[in-house]
Amino acid sequence: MQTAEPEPVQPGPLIVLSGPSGVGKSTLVERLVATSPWPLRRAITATTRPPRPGEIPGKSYHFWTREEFERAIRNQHLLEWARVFDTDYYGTPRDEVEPYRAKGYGVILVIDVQGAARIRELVPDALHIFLMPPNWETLEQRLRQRGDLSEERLQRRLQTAQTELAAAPHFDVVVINDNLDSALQQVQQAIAPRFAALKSRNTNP
Ligand SMILES: Nc1ncnc2c1ncn2[C@@H]1O[C@H](COP(=O)(O)OP(=O)(O)OP(=O)(O)O)[C@@H](O)[C@H]1O
Ligand SMILES: Nc1nc2c(ncn2[C@@H]2O[C@H](COP(=O)(O)O)[C@@H](O)[C@H]2O)c(=O)[nH]1
Repeated sequence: MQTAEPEPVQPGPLIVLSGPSGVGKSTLVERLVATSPWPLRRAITATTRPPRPGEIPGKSYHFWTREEFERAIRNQHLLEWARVFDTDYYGTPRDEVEPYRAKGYGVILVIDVQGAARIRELVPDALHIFLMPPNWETLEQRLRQRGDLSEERLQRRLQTAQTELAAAPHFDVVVINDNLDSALQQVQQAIAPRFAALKSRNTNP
């Protein structure tokens, strides 16, 4: 007796969320994943910077030494990586993305604009969302209120933010994070079609 071959699962969508430091990417993605009606996972990325108070290794980031990070680059374990703010390395381990997409999960990357540009080259059908502050003063205020940066590091991030904001036109969708609920709703609307397309590809005979 012949048995039907199981339908191959289509890879889940890859979504990139970028924007200047302090705009609210992590806050929004935490809510997005917690309320998602779709199978959606945030990739835990790796960094050589030290943990901030309250950050949990393996949950907030994989905190690696410089040697560990450089070994991962050499062994091609990273999908993309960048030196952010000229200080530390940040990168996306392949095993945080590929096995989940292969099982049909959507994966969201919260990365800087250099990483987003690299993903644009590597994964042409990824959806790129840029989170924009309502104005400059609010961005600075959010970075300050988080209270985890020295004045020097804060100024470095604001300086980098100037060039990052200029990259917004390269993104598929730009969302202004003034009111968090409204920004969340706009991001949900932007990603919904990617899951609708996936469902019909994975269920149609
Ligand atoms: N819509 C909003 N209204 C008011 N405060 C907000 C809003 N969104 C985020 N915040 C606050 O702004 C601060 C920075 O947010 P968050 O840490 O999520 O930014 P981020 O973009 O992930 O930063 P980084 O890139 O440095 O990791 C936090 O204190 C957060 O609570
Ligand atoms: N290119 C990449 N950028 C990343 C990655 N993980 C995080 N980031 C970005 O770095 C800055 C700083 O983050 P912070 O936690 O030190 O405030 C921020 O814009 C992140 O989105 C990554 O894997 N690759």
